[in-house]
Amino acid sequence: MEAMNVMSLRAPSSSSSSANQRLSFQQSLNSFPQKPSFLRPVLRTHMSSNHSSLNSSVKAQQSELKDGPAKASESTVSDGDALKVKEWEVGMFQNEVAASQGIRIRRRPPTGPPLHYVGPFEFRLQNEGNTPRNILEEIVWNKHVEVSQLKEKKPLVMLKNQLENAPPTRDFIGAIKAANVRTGFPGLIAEVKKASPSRGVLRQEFDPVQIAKAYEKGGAACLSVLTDEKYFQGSFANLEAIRRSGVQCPLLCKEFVIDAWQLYYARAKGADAVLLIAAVLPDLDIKYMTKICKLLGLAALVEVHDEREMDRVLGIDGIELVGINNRDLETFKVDITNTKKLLEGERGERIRQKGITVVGESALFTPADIAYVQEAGCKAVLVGESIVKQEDPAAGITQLFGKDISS
Ligand SMILES: O=C(O)c1ccccc1NCC(=O)[C@H](O)[C@H](O)COP(=O)(O)O
Repeated sequence: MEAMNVMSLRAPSSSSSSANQRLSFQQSLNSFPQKPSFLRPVLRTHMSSNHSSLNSSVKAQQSELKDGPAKASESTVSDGDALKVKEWEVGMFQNEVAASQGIRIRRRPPTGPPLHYVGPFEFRLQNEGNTPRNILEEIVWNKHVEVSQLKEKKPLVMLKNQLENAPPTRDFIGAIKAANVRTGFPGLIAEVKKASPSRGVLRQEFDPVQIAKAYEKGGAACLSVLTDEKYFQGSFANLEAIRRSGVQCPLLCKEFVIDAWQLYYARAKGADAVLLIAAVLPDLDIKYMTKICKLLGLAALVEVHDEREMDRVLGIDGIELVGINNRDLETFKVDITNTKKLLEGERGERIRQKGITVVGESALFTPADIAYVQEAGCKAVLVGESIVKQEDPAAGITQLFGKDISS
């Protein structure tokens, strides 16, 4: 194993009499399922706001270059940094658990971000362990950094206080079912989406509130609002603006949820439902998060893409809404027969027995597509591109269904 100059952590000084004990960092590393090939860059990255730690690290590293590997107790890491390291360790275990459930998306880069310091210089070293394998993994890794920063600004306790006076959520699943009964078509979840990694910018002139109002006028049961900024040009400001605009349709916060904190955040920003992606979240996370959703009055749309994910989700109690994505989020390939394939035979039977409402998602463009997924068993559809691209999104809905579904 590579020699390290940061080998000991100081325990939080207020916690106990053993507070000032040194914890062997090496020891904790030895318990990792997968040891990082170089740890300093990870520590250094997290220390970027802590100049004194950074300087002592750089000094330690310079002395290492001069005198050989530094001694185990040469420098200490602040309590905040120790916590970051702990979080990072947990992430490594998450990767292992996820892999055992067939999840290919790794929650964190196994060897840390591609940052490497040598002396006072910073390099970016790209290797298999710090380069995302596909776009979904890249989104998840970015989301991890983004959420960590947001959480620092708005800790959970603050969000919980904010929620004490929040208006009640609206019934997302109820709205889908009512639209299904009213129109005879699957209830429409219309997506407010400016851009996507697979399709680029879908609509240049993008006024989220205007689009949301047009969707509602056109007969949408619910709306899905992209909140990811980096990859979809969405925002929580869009979600809040739509919520405040008087639009009555319940709102799905279309995010990449990796941390329960995001559920509280979504609720605080006006969401009535959230997306949980089975390709990203291990079973325990889905169980835990669906429970929190219930506590918060949020509907959870649990999204699957293949048989294995569907079987995992069917093994979890209390799931009421399942989305089948016709888009493979790792390769961008779309195929609407995926919905039918996952609803056939025994699986379809179990879904009906459990009373789960199924949503057909992605790549739906024509009345024939809607009829196809309805025939397969969908009581709802989630549609973005085909309607958001239309100059008048309300007319886009009529075109999609081959009929005016507004009344
Ligand atoms: O659409 C993408 O490029 C994409 C990439 C990575 C993760 C998620 C992605 N899309 C989310 C969706 O699946 C769609 O926004 C949604 O189902 C609507 O699809 P569509 O009607 O085809 O716009």
